Amino acid sequence: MIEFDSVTYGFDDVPVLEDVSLTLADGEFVVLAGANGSGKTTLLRHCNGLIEPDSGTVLVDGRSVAEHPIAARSSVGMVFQHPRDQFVAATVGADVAFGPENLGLAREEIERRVDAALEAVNLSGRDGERIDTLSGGEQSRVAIAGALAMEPTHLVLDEPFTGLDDPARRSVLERLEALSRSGTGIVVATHDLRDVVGLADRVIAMRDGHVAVDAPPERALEGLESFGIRVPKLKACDTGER
Ligand SMILES: Nc1ncnc2c1ncn2[C@@H]1O[C@H](COP(=O)(O)OP(=O)(O)OP(=O)(O)O)[C@@H](O)[C@H]1O
Repeated sequence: MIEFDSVTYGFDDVPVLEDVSLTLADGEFVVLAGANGSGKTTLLRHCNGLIEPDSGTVLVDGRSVAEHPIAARSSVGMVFQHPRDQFVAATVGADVAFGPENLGLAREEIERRVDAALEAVNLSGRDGERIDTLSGGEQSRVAIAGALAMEPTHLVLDEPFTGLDDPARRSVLERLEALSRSGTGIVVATHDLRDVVGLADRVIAMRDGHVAVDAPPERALEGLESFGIRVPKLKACDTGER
């Protein structure tokens, strides 16, 4: 569980988040919507201690992120907007192994995690390939595998579809749906709700550093266009229970 309690944060005294309180439950699929600049990235960076609140607290599984950043980073896997900036190794296997290696795990356990993470993103057996030879969608899936190798309870993705063509977008969506079904909590920050909203249990919309909407998709979508969020028409099958 990720809990934000009265989180306030500013850059150079310019307020970016103001008194944000939210609880993200285990296993929930949350779409965090909002126009560019509304504070989504800043909020998410609090989940693993990349940013600390000016006031308020962030807890992961009941423990303060500020006091236990390593535990938070193990529980909350983050995939940033441009996966290319996130890679630390030249090959798929070496990159996915990096996080577990830093935890000081035994070699067999690292290999088990790498295999499981690559399987979860449909890249089994691609360990030896150079990341710079992969397509944009494959690179996104490698970044997701890197986060999954930490065996997080939550996977947080910031604008994961930016720059992806339709097939790549679909393949990332399929992987997110499968992970969600297997119990991983998913948080997707986006200013474009196409496709992904159909997977969501809950839509949270930010406006000017506040939570403006927090509701199931079918209720949340009304009125979001006025916040600068591209709102799709929900198909009947998108609103059913999963
Ligand atoms: N490092 C920084 N220094 C100063 N201001 C910043 C910094 N990072 C973000 N901001 C400002 O904080 C506000 C919120 O930015 P944030 O990136 O959290 O929004 P966002 O909703 O994720 O939008 P985007 O999708 O464009 O990243 C914006 O006004 C932005 O200009």
